[in-house]
Amino acid sequence: MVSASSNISSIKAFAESNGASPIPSNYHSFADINDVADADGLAASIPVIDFSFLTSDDPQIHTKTVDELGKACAEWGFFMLINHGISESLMEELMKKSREFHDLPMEEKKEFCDNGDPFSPIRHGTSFHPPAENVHYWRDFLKVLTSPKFNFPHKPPGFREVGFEYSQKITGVARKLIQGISESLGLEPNSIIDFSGFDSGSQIFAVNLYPPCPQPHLALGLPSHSDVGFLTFLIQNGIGGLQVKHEGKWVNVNPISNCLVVNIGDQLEAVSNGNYSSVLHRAILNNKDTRVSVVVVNGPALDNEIGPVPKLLEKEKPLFKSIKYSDYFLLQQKSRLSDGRALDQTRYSAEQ
Ligand SMILES: O=C(O)CCC(=O)C(=O)O
Ligand SMILES: [Fe+2]
Repeated sequence: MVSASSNISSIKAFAESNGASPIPSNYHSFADINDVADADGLAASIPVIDFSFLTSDDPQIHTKTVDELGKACAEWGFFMLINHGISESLMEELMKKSREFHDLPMEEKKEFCDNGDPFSPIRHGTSFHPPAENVHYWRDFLKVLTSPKFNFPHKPPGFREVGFEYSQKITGVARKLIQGISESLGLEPNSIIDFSGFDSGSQIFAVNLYPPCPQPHLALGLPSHSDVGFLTFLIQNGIGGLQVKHEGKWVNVNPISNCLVVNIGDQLEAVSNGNYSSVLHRAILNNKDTRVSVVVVNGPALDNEIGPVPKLLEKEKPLFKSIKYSDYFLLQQKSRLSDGRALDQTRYSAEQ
């Protein structure tokens, strides 16, 4: 076994120099790897939501789609979004620039190096939550806070512009989906939007790069986790690797071109009072292709106290305590994977 390596600041640079040699032992993720996998068995039954139906002027089509959306949220916490109105050329350009960012020499990316502060506006780093982990993950990331204030790296040329356009378009799609989700819970379309301060809400923009791994079955790109916000939108460069947990099994999410992969995050579970749960997901590796994913997480305003939407509590007992979103964000960033989901720390215990 190759001994542990503690000072890798870019797994891409490490993988390029390591070649086909065995990977360091502190990248071994046996526990997760041995989880039950169903891989492709259920892949075909992943729900598909047509965004153009959700936004249709025909009330019947809209209502039917709201029902489908509610079902996808309740049963999977996850769905594929088609006809979302974001052009294929914008997504392709974003993917190209994202790859170019990671291909910049380390020297050029030094100014963005992760300083460990989750609120720092631009962070380039590696693995998952490095300060809180023993096992490392085969991923490099760029994480940017793109709302309420838009931050973005100024290189490579054109990246910032394409990032801005995409960030705005995703917020528009997220807003409509959250309105539909609100309706599916029997609330007014704007209930979650108004309660959470969505219109001055936060957005995290992440660009993940997973280099080929010579021992893909020993390591993970990302461990099982749920995302922090309301909804996460993912696109990828045609290379699979994302798996979601459904009914206890890991299901492959095979890339479909021009489609947004959407999953529910912790804050939607909190505002919906647990009617919709955030979904566990992870990224697995391969030994041939570099995989790139662009992930955008829209959430509440950082200063808002978030808990179940009050209207829901007319008929239900609250499952979650209210917590300021910025405090929840920090809690989630600092939690160790072995502590379980951060959201469970805000849950009322059975006797309360
Ligand atoms: O790259 C992927 O497939 C998953 C990325 C992800 O889950 C994340 O960035 O939170
Ligand atoms: Fe995620």
